[in-house]
Amino acid sequence: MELEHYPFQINEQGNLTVSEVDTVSLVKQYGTPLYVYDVAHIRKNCRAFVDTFKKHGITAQVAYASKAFSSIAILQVVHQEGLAVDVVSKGELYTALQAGVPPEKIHFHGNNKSRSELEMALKHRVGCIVIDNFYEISLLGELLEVYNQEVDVLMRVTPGLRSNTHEYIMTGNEDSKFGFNIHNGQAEQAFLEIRNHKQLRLKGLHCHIGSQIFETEGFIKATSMLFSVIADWQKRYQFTPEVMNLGGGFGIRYTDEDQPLPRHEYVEALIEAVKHHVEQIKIPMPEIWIEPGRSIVGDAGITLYKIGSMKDIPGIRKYITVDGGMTDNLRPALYQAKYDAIVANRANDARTELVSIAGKCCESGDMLIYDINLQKTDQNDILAVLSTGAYGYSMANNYNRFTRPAVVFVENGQHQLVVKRETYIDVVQHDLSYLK
Ligand SMILES: Cc1ncc(COP(=O)(O)O)c(C=O)c1O
Ligand SMILES: N[C@@H](CCCC[NH3+])C(=O)O
Repeated sequence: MELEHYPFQINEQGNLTVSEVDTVSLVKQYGTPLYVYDVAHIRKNCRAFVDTFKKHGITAQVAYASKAFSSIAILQVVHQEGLAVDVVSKGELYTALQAGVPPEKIHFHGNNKSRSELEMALKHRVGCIVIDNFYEISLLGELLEVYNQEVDVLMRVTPGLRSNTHEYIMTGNEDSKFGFNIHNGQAEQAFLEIRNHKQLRLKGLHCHIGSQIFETEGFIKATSMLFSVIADWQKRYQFTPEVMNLGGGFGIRYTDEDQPLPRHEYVEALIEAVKHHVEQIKIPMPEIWIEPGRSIVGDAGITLYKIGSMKDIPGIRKYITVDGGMTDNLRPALYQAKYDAIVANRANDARTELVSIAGKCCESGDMLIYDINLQKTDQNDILAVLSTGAYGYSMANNYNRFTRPAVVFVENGQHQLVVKRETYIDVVQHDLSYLK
């Protein structure tokens, strides 16, 4: 594993550091498991997207997909960097509002938005609602009449292509629960229904093909499929999109097998694709919106664990167990996701042992990493798993009644707790007695 690809260094004591802060001292202060983020790196990731649009003179909105990691502090950081925020639930919307994100910079997503979610979105006058299905058109239409309000909407369409990623995180394929299919007439039917409702201001189309994608080809193909529909609707219904939201999904490095493109290359490919089609059908350039989540926070975060029990089964495998697992990182169990790791307090040692990293849940599938060459370790060493900044904390859970970890931000050599570790009082807070 080449540390140069990550925003982390090693100090004179041989300990892993984040923005010059020793991870071993962070563990002493905050305990384990612990998520640690390099905030300067998050800002750099935000700027890579924002600045590329600026450089090419494109009016754009980069909306952070807050499902990747939603907390007040992270939303404040991305807002400071000029990003909008995409939310998919009342909880994510509430967090964004609490963080001080202006409602007009919030986009509301979701494939089954409830009446009360839509009511909350309208009450706070979010900037845009991304309509996903027919039920939502009628529900939202009805609410707009009740509240005598109008709202900007995008229509989510599925281009029917299989992106090159894990089945579970593919979203633009024909057999998808998300969006309106552009091939079977449903997208056109939805388009007409939305256009017929005076209080729904249709700004354009939305498409998200999937997550952790390493090439630009899928995005280019999806864009051209969207424009074939637009060309048709332009001719027949004089529809000109003001906005094209081309989603997120830009891949990041988890292990050396992953070779992500620099962020600006994804943006440039999208700009080029949109420009090409716009010139062909002779319409004004729309705003381009994107929704990166993982590529904003993923490689800026690590998880620190304490190493505990070890089990060597000769000829089979050596298990090294950490004090966390699928409760703080569900991705290996859910998607067979691969990660890299380093022994944070022996970071300069050679990697001489082939081991597998187990979590401590009562579940055989609770394995964080299979077959990694690691520094020789001992009990109470600290293991840092890299690139856990996206969909780690946000998918953390209380299985086996483990408490969710704390989150620390580090910037300019300073560290700050931004999410407190859960307590056992938190864990039982909704339980009620049943004593007979
Ligand atoms: C609609 C939508 N937008 C944006 C994202 C963010 O994706 P990623 O975190 O891969 O950038 C997702 C998640 O896949 C999504 O479903
Ligand atoms: N949670 C997924 C990505 C899905 C994103 C939402 N559509 C992951 O960890 O990779």
